[in-house]
Amino acid sequence: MSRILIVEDEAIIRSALRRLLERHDYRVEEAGSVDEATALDPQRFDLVISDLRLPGEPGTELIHRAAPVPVLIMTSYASMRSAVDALKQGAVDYVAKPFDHDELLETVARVLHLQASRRAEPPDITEPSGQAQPMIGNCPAMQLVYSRIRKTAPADVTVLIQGESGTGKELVARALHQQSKRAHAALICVNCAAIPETLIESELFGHEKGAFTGASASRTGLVEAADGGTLFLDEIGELPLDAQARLLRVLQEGEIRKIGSVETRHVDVRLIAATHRDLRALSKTGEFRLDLYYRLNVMQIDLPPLRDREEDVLLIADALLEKACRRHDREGLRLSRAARREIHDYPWPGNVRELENALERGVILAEGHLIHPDDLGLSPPSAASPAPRKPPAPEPEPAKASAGLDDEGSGEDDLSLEDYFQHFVLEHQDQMSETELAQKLGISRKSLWERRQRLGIPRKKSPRRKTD
Ligand SMILES: Nc1ncnc2c1ncn2[C@@H]1O[C@H](COP(=O)(O)OP(=O)(O)OP(=O)(O)O)[C@@H](O)[C@H]1O
Repeated sequence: MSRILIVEDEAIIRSALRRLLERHDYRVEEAGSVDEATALDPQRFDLVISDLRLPGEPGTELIHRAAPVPVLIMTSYASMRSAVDALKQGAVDYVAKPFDHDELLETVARVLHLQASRRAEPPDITEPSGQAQPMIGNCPAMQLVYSRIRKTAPADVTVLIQGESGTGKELVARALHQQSKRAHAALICVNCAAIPETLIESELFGHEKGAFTGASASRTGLVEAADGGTLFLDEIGELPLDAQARLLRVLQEGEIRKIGSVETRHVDVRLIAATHRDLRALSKTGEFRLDLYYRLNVMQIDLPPLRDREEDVLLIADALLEKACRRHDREGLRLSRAARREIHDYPWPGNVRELENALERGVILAEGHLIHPDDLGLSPPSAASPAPRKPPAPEPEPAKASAGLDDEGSGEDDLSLEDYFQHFVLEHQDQMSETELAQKLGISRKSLWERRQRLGIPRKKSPRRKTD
């Protein structure tokens, strides 16, 4: 479902436009000015429709703030002049107010279609093994990630990558390095959470002989090893405060001082940091230096959790399955229909890494030429759904999409999963709302509704059930 941001200061026009778009299945948010629109992060949307004349800055100001998201300008002055000016500044098109509903809907559909055909290409990443592979996924949130990588990589600035564990933060760091002018030099990856606190400073910054008990020889640190190249600090939220102070010096002065040394040395390192934690919140409790947070956060790339990339899950699963099959010499193995459905509906709290592990298990355990749900060994959905999915994205048409659910497969597995579903719904539907049921099952409300129809358990009207 495409997301549209309406920026219009007249509440009546704004809500009329919202109702019109929502009736045509668009997801809509509203703002009354450029400032309000900026606070909503216009790059999260697929399209911005903005009035030209707004209190404060004009709507055309959003053209570069929302880029690469297209901005459609509305103007009450159907004069060619303001419209042409907006187009010159990069607006994708304009509509004159009062607008004809059909005309507006047609323009919106055309712009969104054009945008979809100009998708950002996923970057190719060379793995440490030397093999090149693209990042997998085409959903709008990943499109934004790809376009951020493309724009940020050559800029030689510090980048902060945020996302849950296993979402692909290291992959993004590799892409940034490989598309930068430092690509010929080293990329040094360090997981700050994996190094004991007592060793991390000497690992990163090096030490002189005799600097502490056990320092029998002088040693070069990893920051210095990245000189001329890129240093990727994963889980930077785990870095102790002393090490944070030293790192800040590297960023501010471009200088490094080994532990136990009085001399400094100039280093030229691009820093890419990643975290699954909220560094700003950590800075409020004194666990992370606010000045370091500001230094790191020049550019930010946010990776969505896998449960919010519903339309990409099976695409990623197919690519990872092919790799796992090659690794284990089991080419030609496929997922059963029930296994595809389970992969699609599971909430993946451990994200792509968990999916990769489940497929590896499946490849090892599968006995025939199909991988069944039991081979994947996923926890029951109710135990594994830490967070609800976002409102549902359109699900693939079962029989049409190549990455869809209705691949050939065994009916037996289907039955047991559907039995489980039926049982769960019948047992809990009197106490739970539809939203709660869907969350517990780790599926979208739309999936829940579709399965109710398919299995013939329509929603009962019960006076005891909470309304959604
Ligand atoms: N979009 C993607 N396409 C293909 N493979 C992916 C994608 N995202 C992640 N992966 C794979 O998933 C695994 C986990 O990714 P990665 O290590 O980059 O995650 P991470 O966010 O850095 O995790 P952590 O924070 O736990 O270190 C890797 O094997 C990576 O190759």
